[in-house]
Amino acid sequence: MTAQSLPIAEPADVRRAAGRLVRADRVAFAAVVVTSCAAAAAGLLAPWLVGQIVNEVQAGSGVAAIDRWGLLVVVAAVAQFAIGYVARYLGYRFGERTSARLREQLTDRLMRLPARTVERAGAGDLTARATTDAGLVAFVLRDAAPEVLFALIQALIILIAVFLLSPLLGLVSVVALLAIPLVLRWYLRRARPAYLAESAANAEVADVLATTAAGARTVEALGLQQRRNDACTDAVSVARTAMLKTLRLRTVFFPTVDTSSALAVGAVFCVGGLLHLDQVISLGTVVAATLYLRQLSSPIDTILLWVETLQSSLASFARVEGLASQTRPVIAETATPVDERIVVADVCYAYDDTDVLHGVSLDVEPGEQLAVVGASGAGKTTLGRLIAGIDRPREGSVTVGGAVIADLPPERLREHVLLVTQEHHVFADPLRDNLAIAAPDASDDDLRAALRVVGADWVDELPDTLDTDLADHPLSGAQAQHIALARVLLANPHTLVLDEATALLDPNAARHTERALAATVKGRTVIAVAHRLHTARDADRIAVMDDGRITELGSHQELSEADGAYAALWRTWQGGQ
Ligand SMILES: Nc1ncnc2c1ncn2[C@@H]1O[C@H](COP(=O)(O)OP(=O)(O)OP(=O)(O)O)[C@@H](O)[C@H]1O
Repeated sequence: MTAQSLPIAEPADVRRAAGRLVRADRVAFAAVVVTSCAAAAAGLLAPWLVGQIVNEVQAGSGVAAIDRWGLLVVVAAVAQFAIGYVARYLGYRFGERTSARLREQLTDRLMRLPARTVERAGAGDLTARATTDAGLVAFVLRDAAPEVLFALIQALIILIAVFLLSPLLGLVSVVALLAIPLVLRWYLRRARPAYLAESAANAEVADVLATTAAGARTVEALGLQQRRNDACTDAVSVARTAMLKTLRLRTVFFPTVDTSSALAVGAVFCVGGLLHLDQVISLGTVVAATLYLRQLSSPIDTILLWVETLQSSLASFARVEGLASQTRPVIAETATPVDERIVVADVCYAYDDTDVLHGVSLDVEPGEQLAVVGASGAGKTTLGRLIAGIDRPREGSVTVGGAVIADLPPERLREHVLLVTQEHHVFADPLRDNLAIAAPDASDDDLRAALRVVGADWVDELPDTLDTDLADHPLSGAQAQHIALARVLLANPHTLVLDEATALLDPNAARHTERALAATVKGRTVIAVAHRLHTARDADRIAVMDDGRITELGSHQELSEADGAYAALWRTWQGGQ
């Protein structure tokens, strides 16, 4: 089965998620905005003061007056530096906290992903979202977002200041700068695919060269020089075309931005000059407005520096947020099971769009041993997963003692129902930790007792027994199975769902493990997906499944006498034996 991609959040969801992140730390964010505005406003003082100096000189004022203005320029510069420092500090702190919050949210979501979603997505996509994507978003929140926010506020305040000095000069600046957003849009649309193509083409060149060098003797022996030369020439030619494309993008984008900025300064200077000649504005105002426009290049450069990273981090954020739609809801209040009776009522379940279980109903009494048999694909495993609370039915309900199994929080679920399959993960941690995940409060004596019951004698031979780090002592399949069964004993659930618990082991290990399994299931309700019918024969009741339905239910004796599907299966199996 191929992995199915996890969803990617829509732009509106991304905006809402960003809004939630900001609101979660709204006081800090407000402080960043206020201090950034103050820093930008302080930055406006120096050009305005220089304008005043020009006016004073024009009015023929003395050196003392000009010195006073000069001193104020120094004070304004120091104030701008100090407030700017505080604004950036608060911005970085806000970014750091927000990225930490995002990672916590991600971990919580990953933990709440239904097992089915994880299986379908495959490890690659999930890992990429949890590492590369989350890392890029965190980096941008910490390093780029505060800078860009600061730069945006600075640019906005500078433009407002020009408008306040002279609305006409403000209008001239906006018109002259209009080319920047237009060329930015043009560039962003083309830059990503072009740079990706360039990287891919460079990788191909490296690959062709490395393969040729590594296979040099074969190339020589078979006289493949011309063919390899052609392959290298082709790869280089593709890389050259890709590089020329990105070069063209840069040669349009950066000069347009520079020209636009210079044009704005020039236009304000010329129009301001004309207005001054007409005595509409003072020379100081023209100087201040021109200096403001010169200042604008700094925030514009900052924004342009980060804009591509911001764009790709938005794509990453959409991938991280895509997980939100897949997580199980947190159920605030769940009913407490009143007993251990399992009731499957009219259950339908679909993996994709088509139901694979059609109205299955089943009651399992506490302490009962039930075997589920049927042809491959009949729905046995699916039913087992629903009873173990791993998946939820599309319709109908699966309850233990009246409580919906899939709603029980994990620590309570494992006290009631536990699924045992052939897949059991042993963590590269000490043996003690590997066992304690099933019962965090268990004492060493409890752990040793559980190991004894499942017959894990090999533990005594480990160098540090319970403290042995399993990263240094990889376990065999049968040993891993012992750990899995010991965990079951420690979790001590009332009901066990066994699915192919010993199917993958070699016959010797399987016999040994079956003994361990028998010790583990003793005294519990057992629902066993039975692949070998001799296990079914010993069960109290047998449910026969066919095409997503339970078609027969009764003891081995009753079903054999009924001479239906089970009797036929039994005869076939016995014949096989
Ligand atoms: N992950 C999945 N995605 C899509 N369809 C699935 C998936 N798992 C099972 N199915 C389909 O659901 C149906 C029931 O499968 P299920 O594994 O429950 O049957 P089974 O009786 O346990 O079979 P087996 O004995 O071969 O394990 C089958 O048609 C199967 O193809």
